[in-house]
Amino acid sequence: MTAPHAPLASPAPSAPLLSVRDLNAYYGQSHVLHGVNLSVQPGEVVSLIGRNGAGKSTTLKSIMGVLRSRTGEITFREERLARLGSHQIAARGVAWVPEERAIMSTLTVRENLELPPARPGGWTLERIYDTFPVLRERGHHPGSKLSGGEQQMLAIVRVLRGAPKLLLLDEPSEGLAPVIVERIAAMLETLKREGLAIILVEQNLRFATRLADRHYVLVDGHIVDEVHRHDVDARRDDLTRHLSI
Ligand SMILES: Nc1ncnc2c1ncn2[C@@H]1O[C@H](COP(=O)(O)OP(=O)(O)OP(=O)(O)O)[C@@H](O)[C@H]1O
Repeated sequence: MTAPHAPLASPAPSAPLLSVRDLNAYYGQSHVLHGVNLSVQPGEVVSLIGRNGAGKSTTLKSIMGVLRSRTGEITFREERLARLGSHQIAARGVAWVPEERAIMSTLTVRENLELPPARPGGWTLERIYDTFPVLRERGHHPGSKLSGGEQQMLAIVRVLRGAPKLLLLDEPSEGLAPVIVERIAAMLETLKREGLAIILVEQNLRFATRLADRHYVLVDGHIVDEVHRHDVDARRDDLTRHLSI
């Protein structure tokens, strides 16, 4: 008689790269996020969808530690972020591109690119210029003289110099011409293929559904729905209903 086989251990589910549990956030007396739960797996692209004022930017600011008036548990690579300042969170591998793009308007494109600390594995200037040749052409122009699309490209690639593991992108397609949106989407697809995890705040559903593996729907500071990529076609009306159009 043969010995019974030991039960096969099922593979441990991979720990999320980012886990947000019961996040509440406040601006003074104003309670804006109400028990937000979300997670991002390594290499996953997740979108946050919701109307203006729903709390999407506030969620990103809370993760980044820019908004400190928050409770709940945020862990990144199994480390709790609550006590860390935003530059410490950035040093752990989280990069944030805010809606207002936060490039230095008085510095040139080149100076903007050279300002953030470059880390091993981060984008080199050569890669940046090969991806967006217009940034090479505009190298000596001040940030203030760039078009909206050029500013958005610059804002994204400058944080890639630091080799982040998680990118927080706030409405990257907002106000941009379709041809520029296409270029940015193609670049983000490349980043995704290379394994970068992204939280994408978007009102442009086409853009979001092209890139994201999962969508969280935020209404008045509550996550009310979660839609997986393969359910998007069936649930498109539900998603559209929650956008400010
Ligand atoms: N600095 C602030 N002080 C006070 N209230 C704020 C501040 N920033 C945002 N709020 C409020 O918090 C709520 C959530 O704003 P948030 O910017 O997170 O929304 P959003 O979903 O990102 O929408 P939008 O695309 O309009 O930025 C809104 O009611 C907004 O008015």
